[in-house]
Amino acid sequence: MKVTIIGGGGRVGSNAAFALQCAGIVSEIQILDYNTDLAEGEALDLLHGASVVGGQRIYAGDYARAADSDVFVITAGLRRKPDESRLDLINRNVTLFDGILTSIKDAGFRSDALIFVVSNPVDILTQLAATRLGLPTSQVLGLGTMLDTARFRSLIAAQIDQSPAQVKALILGEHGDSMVPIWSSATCAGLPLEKFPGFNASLQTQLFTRAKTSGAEVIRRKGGAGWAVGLTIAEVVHAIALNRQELLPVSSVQNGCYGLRNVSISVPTIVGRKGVIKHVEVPLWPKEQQGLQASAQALRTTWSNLKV
Ligand SMILES: NC(=O)C1=CN([C@@H]2O[C@H](COP(=O)(O)OP(=O)(O)OC[C@H]3O[C@@H](n4cnc5c(N)ncnc54)[C@H](O)[C@@H]3O)[C@@H](O)[C@H]2O)C=CC1
Ligand SMILES: CC(=O)C(=O)O
Repeated sequence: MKVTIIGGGGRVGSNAAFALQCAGIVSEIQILDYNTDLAEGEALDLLHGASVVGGQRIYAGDYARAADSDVFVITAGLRRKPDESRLDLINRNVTLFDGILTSIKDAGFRSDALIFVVSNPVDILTQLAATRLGLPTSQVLGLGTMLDTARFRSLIAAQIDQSPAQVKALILGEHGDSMVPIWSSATCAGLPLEKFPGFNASLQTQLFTRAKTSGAEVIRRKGGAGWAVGLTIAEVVHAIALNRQELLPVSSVQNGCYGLRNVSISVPTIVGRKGVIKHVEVPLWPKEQQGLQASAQALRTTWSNLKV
């Protein structure tokens, strides 16, 4: 499996490359960046570790060399300022992102290649990629609420003093202000979280708020997310590489799940070698359903205002 990371010289891209390297599952990692010196530097630094872990081919490349990639991970883009919403970023990132899609198109890509969008606003840019590249929507996916879900799980686990690996709870909807916590199916070691002592509505609100504002907190404290987002990117790439058919909250253009259509948003999605295998509509509480619809509406409004 050959993975090209566009924007791989930046924090998110290089952290994703490191997570992929440590796992040793994909065989080839190409770092592509507008800043070619940075790409060369990151690729060289990673390559130096290849005799210790992973053992993959790692190099800095270009679009021509990327044409036979199995997965294009796009992390290139501008970062959100602490007081800026992810949707505010759109005006600054769309032109840049469009240029990248044109470069991928011009250089050519395999008909079964997958496009995996991380750059923000991720749901909008995922829809843009699906529109521009003319690929089946199953081949275009975005990181969506993967990172929010990871944050949510680890914060819940810390609160109840359990291993983060035991906590299963999802955030769905937009990777942004309208994201929706799914408490109806949240568990720890298979037990319903809402039955845990002290796990009341006020604690739930507190935990969700902390998860939702974590991105801004990380930006304020260290400039931007890196390690956790790198790991969640690797989780999706590994689900693809190993055809795991894993249920993940990635973003993709919807075709009817929860009544949603023509909007890229996170719902429970089975991910495998062909990308989006299927969307899974598990019953939600009415307020979760309403939250998901409102989130989709917020994204539709942004999409319809976009000059594409
Ligand atoms: N979906 C998610 O959960 C998350 C998304 N992000 C998003 O990821 C993106 C990248 O964030 P960071 O890595 O922190 O930023 P960064 O500034 O560290 O890296 C961005 C990289 O993109 C490169 N780049 C810019 N224009 C390019 C182009 N046209 N072609 C190729 N490379 C280009 C830059 O040279 C730079 O190396 C941002 O849009 C950020 O908002 C960040 C964290 C989480
Ligand atoms: C930057 C961003 O989207 C996050 O850290 O959640």
